[in-house]
Amino acid sequence: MIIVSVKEKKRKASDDEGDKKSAQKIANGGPAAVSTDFCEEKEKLMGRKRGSPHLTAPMNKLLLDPNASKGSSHYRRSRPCFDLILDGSDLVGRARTGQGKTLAFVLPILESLINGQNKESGKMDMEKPSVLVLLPTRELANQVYSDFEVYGRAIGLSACCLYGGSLTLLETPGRVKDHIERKTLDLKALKFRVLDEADEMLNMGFVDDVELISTLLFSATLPEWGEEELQIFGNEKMKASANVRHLVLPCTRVARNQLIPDGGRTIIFTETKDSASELAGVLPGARALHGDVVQAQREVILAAFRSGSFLVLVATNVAARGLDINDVQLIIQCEPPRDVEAYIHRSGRTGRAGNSGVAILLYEPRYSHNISRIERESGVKFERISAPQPAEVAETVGSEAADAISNISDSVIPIFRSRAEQLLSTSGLSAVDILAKALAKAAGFTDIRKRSLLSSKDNYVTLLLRMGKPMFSPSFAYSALRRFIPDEKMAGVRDVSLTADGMAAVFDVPDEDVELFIAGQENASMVEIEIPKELPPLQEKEQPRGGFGGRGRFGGNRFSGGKGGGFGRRGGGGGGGSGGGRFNRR
Ligand SMILES: Nc1ncnc2c1ncn2[C@@H]1O[C@H](COP(=O)(O)OP(=O)(O)OP(=O)(O)O)[C@@H](O)[C@H]1O
Repeated sequence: MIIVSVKEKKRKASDDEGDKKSAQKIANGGPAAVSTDFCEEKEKLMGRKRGSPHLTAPMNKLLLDPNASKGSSHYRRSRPCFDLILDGSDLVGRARTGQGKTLAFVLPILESLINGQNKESGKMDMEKPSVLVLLPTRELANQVYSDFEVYGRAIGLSACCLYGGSLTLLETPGRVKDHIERKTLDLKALKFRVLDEADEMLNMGFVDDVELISTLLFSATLPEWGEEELQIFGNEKMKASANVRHLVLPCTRVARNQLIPDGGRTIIFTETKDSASELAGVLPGARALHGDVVQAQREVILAAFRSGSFLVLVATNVAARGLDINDVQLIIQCEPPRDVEAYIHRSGRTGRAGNSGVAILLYEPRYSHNISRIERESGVKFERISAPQPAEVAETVGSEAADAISNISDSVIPIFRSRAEQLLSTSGLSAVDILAKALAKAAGFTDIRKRSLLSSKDNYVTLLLRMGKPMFSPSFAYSALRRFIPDEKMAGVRDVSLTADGMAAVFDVPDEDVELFIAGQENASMVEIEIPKELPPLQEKEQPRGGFGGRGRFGGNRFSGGKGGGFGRRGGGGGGGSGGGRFNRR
C-alpha cells in the first residue's frame, strides 16, 4: 500500500535546490523516446505558453516546464480526470496499458490538494494521510509512490510511502483495514482514495474493503460498470496496447528455449513459478521473479533489471501489471494465459509511453483454439508467424561475419597462413568451401538444422498432404499415409492437423525421413506431399480440460541452432521493435 500524506510546505531558499533536483529527476525519469502524439500534445501546450486558468500557478508551472515532459503533455490528455477529481467526483478510469493512467490521478490529486475544496492546510501527520493509494504489489507501490514524490515535491508538497515490513503483498487492502481497526491509521482526514489495478483487487475478493475505502478506480482492464466510467485516453474498452505488435508463434514446449532470442531488454512470462525458475536457469544472464522469491530479493532483481544489469527477466504474473520499465522491447509469453486480462497486462509491459514493442505468444500448435479466444476478447489481430529456419538466420549472420572478416587486420595473416595452407591441402575442399566453413564458425554455426513450421522443433520438417478431396479428421490423413509409409516411419509422424479449408493436412516428420515421404507418394494414387514454405491457416482444436498451466521443462541446449537461432534480435538488442525482419509471416 502507499499512503501518501501531503501538506503544503512553507517555501525556503533550500527548496529551490530541491525543486531543481526534482525537475532534473522528472527529466531523467522520462521515457527514452516519446511518441509523436505524446510530443504533439506537448508542443500544442508549450506553443500556447500559458497554462490552464483552472489550475494553480505551481501546477501550471510544472505542466509548462520543458523538462517535465510527462506532466506537460499529460494535462491535455487527462483533462477530464482533472475536472472530475477537482470536483471531488468518484471516478472509474480505464485506458490501455502504458498510456499514463498513473499521472492521470497523481497530478489532479496533487493539484486538488493545493487548490479548491481539498486544499491542505493542516500539519503533516503520517497517521492521518490525505491520500491513500492501494495497489496489488509492493513493487507497484514503490513505482507509484515515486511519481507522487517527484511531482509533489516539484510543486511544494511532500509525500511518503509506508508499507508493513512483513505483510504479504496481496493482503495490502486488508492490511489497511487492520491499521484502521488497531487505530494506527486514521483515515478521517482522507480526501482521496485510489484503487490502482482495481479489477485485480476486486478479483482477489477485496470487494468489501474496496467499498470501504476507495473512490477512484483505475486499470487497463475493468468490467463495465455503467456510465460514470471514464475512458481516459479515447474509447478504450479493455483492449490490448495498440503500440505493440502482437505475434503468435506455434511452438512445442521442447522447442521453446531454442527460440528465445538474445539481446534487448525482454520479459518472459511463464504460467508457473517452477517454469520461471527453470527457464531463467537455462537462459544465460536471465533472472527469475515470482512469488517464491523473497520480497527484498524481488526488489533487488527488479532494480537490477531496470538499471540494465541483466536483460532477460523470467516472471510469473507478479510482473504482469503496472510495472513501468523503460525500453522493454520484447515480451514473450510461453503459453496462452488463462484469462485475457493477463494477456493485456503482460503484453503491455512493452510499447509504453508511445514507444513501440513486440509481444510474442507461444502456443502448442494443437491448441490454437486458445489463441482465437484471446484474440477475440483482447481486440488484437494477431500476426501469425513461424520460427525462422536456421538456414535463413545463418545467411544473415554469415554476411555480418563476412564484414567482420574484412575488417580484421592483415597482421594476423602471417600467424595463421601456414595452418590455412595445411587445411587447404589436406581437407579435400576448395578454398571457397573452407572459407564458407570459417564464416559459419565465426557466425556461431557448426551445422544447419531444419526447423518445423508447425511446432518449431529442430530437426523436424513440416509436410503438407493433399488427396484431391476434403479430409474430415486428422486420423483420415494419418490412415492415408499408412497406406504407403512403413509402420516404423509412421511412428515419427507428429502433430497431424487439418488446414482451415479441410482440403489438406500438415504434419511433422524427422528431417531424415523427408525424402522417404516425398518419394512414397509415387506409390499412392491421388496423393500429393510437398514441403510448404509457409504454414497454411489451420483448423482449431480445443485444449482438453485442465490442460493449461502445465509445468514446462526447459532442458536441452538453448544454442543448439547456432548463434542467432532464435526469432528475435541480435546485435546489441536494438532491433526488437519490429523483429528485425527475422519473423516468417504467414
Ligand atoms: N504525457 C506524457 N508524456 C510522456 N510520457 C508519459 C506521459 N504520461 C505518462 N508518461 C509515461 O508513460 C509511462 C506509462 O505510464 P503509466 O505507468 O502511468 O501507464 P499506465 O496507463 O498506468 O499503464 P498500466 O496499465 O500498464 O499500469 C510512464 O513511464 C509515464 O511516466
